[in-house]
Amino acid sequence: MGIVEKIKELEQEYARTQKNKATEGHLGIIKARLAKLRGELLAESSGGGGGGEGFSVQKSGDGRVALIGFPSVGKSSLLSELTDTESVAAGYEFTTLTCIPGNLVLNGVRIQLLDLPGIIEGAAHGKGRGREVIAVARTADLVLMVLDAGKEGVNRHREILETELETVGLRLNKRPPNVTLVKKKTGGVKFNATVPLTKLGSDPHEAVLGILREYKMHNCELLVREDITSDELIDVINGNRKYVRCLYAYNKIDQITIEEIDALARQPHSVVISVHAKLNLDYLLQKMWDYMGLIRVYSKRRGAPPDLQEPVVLSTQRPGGITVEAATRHVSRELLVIFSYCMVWGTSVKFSPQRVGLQHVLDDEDVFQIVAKTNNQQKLDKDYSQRVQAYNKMIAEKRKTRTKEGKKKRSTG
Ligand SMILES: Nc1nc2c(ncn2[C@@H]2O[C@H](COP(=O)(O)OP(=O)(O)OP(=O)(O)O)[C@@H](O)[C@H]2O)c(=O)[nH]1
Ligand SMILES: [K+]
Ligand SMILES: [Mg+2]
Repeated sequence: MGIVEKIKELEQEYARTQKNKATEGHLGIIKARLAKLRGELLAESSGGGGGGEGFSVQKSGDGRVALIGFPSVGKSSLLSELTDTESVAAGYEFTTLTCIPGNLVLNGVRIQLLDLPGIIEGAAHGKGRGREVIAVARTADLVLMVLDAGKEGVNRHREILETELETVGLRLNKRPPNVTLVKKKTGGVKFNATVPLTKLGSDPHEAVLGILREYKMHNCELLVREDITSDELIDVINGNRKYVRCLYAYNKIDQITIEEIDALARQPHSVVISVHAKLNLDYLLQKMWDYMGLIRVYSKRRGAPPDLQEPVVLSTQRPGGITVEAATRHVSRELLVIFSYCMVWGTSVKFSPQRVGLQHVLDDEDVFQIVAKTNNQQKLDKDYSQRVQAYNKMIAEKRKTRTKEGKKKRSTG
């Protein structure tokens, strides 16, 4: 039996099974099997390249927004309206066949907007250029889902698109579950939960063990700190989920009634716009900024004013977040080793300036000045050179395991 048939069979079994507390555990295992097979299917259809970008578009600027939607909803029209690029728009479907980048400046930060071909139901399984489009979405700080407000069943469209993105491991407007999973070589399964698990059926413990067995995780430590579902546990085990912010832009509101506009505007994470009538575009830009989770911080040297032209842009969603450590790393990685403390001016501190450490969380428009250890201090610091060596070794190790894991993922899917 091929993967597709196996998936069909499991989906049927899932549909047949009654959904109640007693079957939760069994359903969890079906879902785990489905997730595994879908992963294999995707690895297969990606032609060995494995989760690459699909369309090769040079990254530019400090933030990236991907325009995703059905054909002819107005993605290209929107790109041409908001950026310095003209992307061909027309009344027929699949006008755009590749990825077209455009630039705009938002609150002083250069943002790259990507116009993409329209996607349809089944995109995740390789229909049209769906897989490539979705691969680009994975690289974005924000997915801007464009919908045609004038189309009947527009919210059905929204659901279809959400499902397509979910199928390939994107998680929209969700946070990673508060769960730690560490794989071990021996020792069996150690499973602890700090809260009651109410969504895993009548025997949560057995449900969790069943899913772990399904993934052949016979030796691991699992610590669950929130009331998770089996889907969320599967996400943690899979590990390659991408949590991305998503904003829904209902375009063409020039074609519908005020009442209809009002209903759409009340949907969660939504903005109603019209590119043709230039309605609400400023509000859309403001929302995009909020959703991207970017902050600008300005570095300054001792005795000099801050460089307000070149913000260091950090993101709450990227690894490292918006800490002093992330800002320091951005300026130069070597600085981390000789970092003594940081002076911060702005809203993240009680007094300006205030001395803070690497873990301090910055705010938008803060100014920071990194104070390095003086040469004398460095010399006094007996194990300084050892620390540099240890640090470099750690980075090298991390790189090695990362490429190894990357290779493993690519080969196993
Ligand atoms: N009424 C109305 N029509 C619009 C609006 N924005 C775009 N259109 C029209 O919708 C049609 C499709 O626009 P495109 O920008 O090509 O749509 P697309 O999503 O890029 O389409 P594909 O590239 O084919 O996926 C064109 O005829 C546009 O003129 C709008 O705000 N109101
Ligand atoms: K079109
Ligand atoms: Mg287009």
